[in-house]
Amino acid sequence: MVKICCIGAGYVGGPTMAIIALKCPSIEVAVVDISVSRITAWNSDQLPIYEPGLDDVVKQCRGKNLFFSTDVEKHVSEADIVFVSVNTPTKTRGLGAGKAADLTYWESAARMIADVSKSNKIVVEKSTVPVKTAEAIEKILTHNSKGIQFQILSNPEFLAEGTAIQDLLNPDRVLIGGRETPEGQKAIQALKDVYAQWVPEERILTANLWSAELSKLAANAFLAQRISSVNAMSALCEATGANVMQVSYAVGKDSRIGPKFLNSSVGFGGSCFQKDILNLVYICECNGLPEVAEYWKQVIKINDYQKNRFVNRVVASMFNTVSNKKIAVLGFAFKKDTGDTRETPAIDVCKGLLGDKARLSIYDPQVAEDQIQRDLTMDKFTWDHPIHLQPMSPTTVKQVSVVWDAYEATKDAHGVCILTEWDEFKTLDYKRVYDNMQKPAFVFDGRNVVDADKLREIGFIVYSIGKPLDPWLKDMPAVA
Ligand SMILES: NC(=O)c1ccc[n+]([C@@H]2O[C@H](COP(=O)([O-])OP(=O)(O)OC[C@H]3O[C@@H](n4cnc5c(N)ncnc54)[C@H](O)[C@@H]3O)[C@@H](O)[C@H]2O)c1
Ligand SMILES: O=c1ccn([C@@H]2O[C@H](COP(=O)(O)OP(=O)(O)O[C@H]3O[C@H](CO)[C@@H](O)[C@H](O)[C@H]3O)[C@@H](O)[C@H]2O)c(=O)[nH]1
Repeated sequence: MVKICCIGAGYVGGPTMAIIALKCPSIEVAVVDISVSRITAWNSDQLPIYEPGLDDVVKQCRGKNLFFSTDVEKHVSEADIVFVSVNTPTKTRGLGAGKAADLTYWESAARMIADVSKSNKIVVEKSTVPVKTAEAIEKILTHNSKGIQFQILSNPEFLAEGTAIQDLLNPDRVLIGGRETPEGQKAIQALKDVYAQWVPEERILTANLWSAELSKLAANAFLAQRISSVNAMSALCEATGANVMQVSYAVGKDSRIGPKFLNSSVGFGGSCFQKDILNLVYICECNGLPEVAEYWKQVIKINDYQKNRFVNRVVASMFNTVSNKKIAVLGFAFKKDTGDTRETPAIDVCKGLLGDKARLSIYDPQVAEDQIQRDLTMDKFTWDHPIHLQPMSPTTVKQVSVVWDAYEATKDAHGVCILTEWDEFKTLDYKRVYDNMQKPAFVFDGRNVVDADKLREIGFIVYSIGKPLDPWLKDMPAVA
């Protein structure tokens, strides 16, 4: 029986291995992690991450051919294929701080693999890593290998949170990069055989190691660039009376452009886009390509601009101050159908409003109070280090309350900011919300989920990203 071990039981390791176990009953899959609490949760009824459909898959396979364990060394030493899906956060200090990927966790995993291995292994990069990481990993493994053969493959993951199970079951493509030697090709074939259990052959792409590593960074940069492009247009739409939804619909109808990923928003979030683009920028700089680096940097700059612009709109509309005003924040996760808050635009918007002394009442159906308080007090980039290394600071932001109901959040509020596109925000009883708010009552829709005309009929003053401005907002320039 082929044995697979995955180091890192996070958003990628957990769901990816669960699907491999589901689709390959003859393979034994062990997911290991140094975080005891994470593994305990994977072995309980309350999984550590919220992902539609994940519970069912885990329940079907756990204890049969899917195991979660903290016994990292045992499972690594027994495995034929070792996936590494540990954190690759942005470096917070030293060379490349604020841009380069911190490979501390990857390196420690690689050294451990070399230490405990007693048989030949295929080591698979599942984490998103800088180009040429495989070379560094190869050096660590071969210098410590005691004669054991390791083949390194790059198999980047393209799943998006909230749709991870569907993405894994029906991927656009699976990409496998390896050495162009007979041994390298044999290793590629071994991994192909795993995916071929459910992924059509033509969607399993093979490449050289460096192309596979770079393709992952490039895909995220292209996706984020589309969002920054449409968000840049949203500012121009507001200035000219155009409607960004009509513009992106018309643009997306061009089959060369396509309709997906053109939704204007308060900004993109999530653990990957910013981190991976910063990493790409750093790699370009290191390779003497400052113009290319500058090009990609703009994607992040526009994203920051979009978040600032939103805060400025809120403050400017409410007579240039939100001091001591209650602002309801609906949605804190970085997108719907996840409880993940890593790099969510809600953090920057909330911090911006708190900077102007607002009182915030936050509601998100999947994010708990301690997570929100931690996010609002944590230093930049600390969030992406393993959970047990993160500060469990008891400090709370006093002006923030977290409630479990949208009506409670909006009661007596002066304004409502919609920051995540949860479906339930489309169908709220906005008449009830309006009746219980201070007047004038404002809605700032950072995700274009509400019907602005209907809300205006109720009496709200409405700001929708990239749409023709409410007469109230027209003479209120939102400049910092
Ligand atoms: N989250 C996504 O949607 C997504 C999608 C594609 C790729 N990625 C990439 O995949 C990688 C993992 O992302 P994630 O979101 O799953 O992160 P995560 O923080 O959810 O999980 C990483 C896990 O690795 C564990 N870990 C760290 N060092 C370890 C070690 N030495 N031994 C054992 N366990 C260790 C941590 O405790 C943590 O539980 C990153 O490189 C990320 O960029 C993420
Ligand atoms: O038209 C759009 C699409 C997305 N977003 C925002 O962009 C962010 C990222 O969304 P999404 O890409 O759907 O989720 P992620 O889980 O971050 O997935 C991205 O990052 C992963 C990690 O690398 C990759 O594997 C995925 O392919 C890539 O889509 C979220 O804040 C979304 O709200 C928009 O603002 N407008």
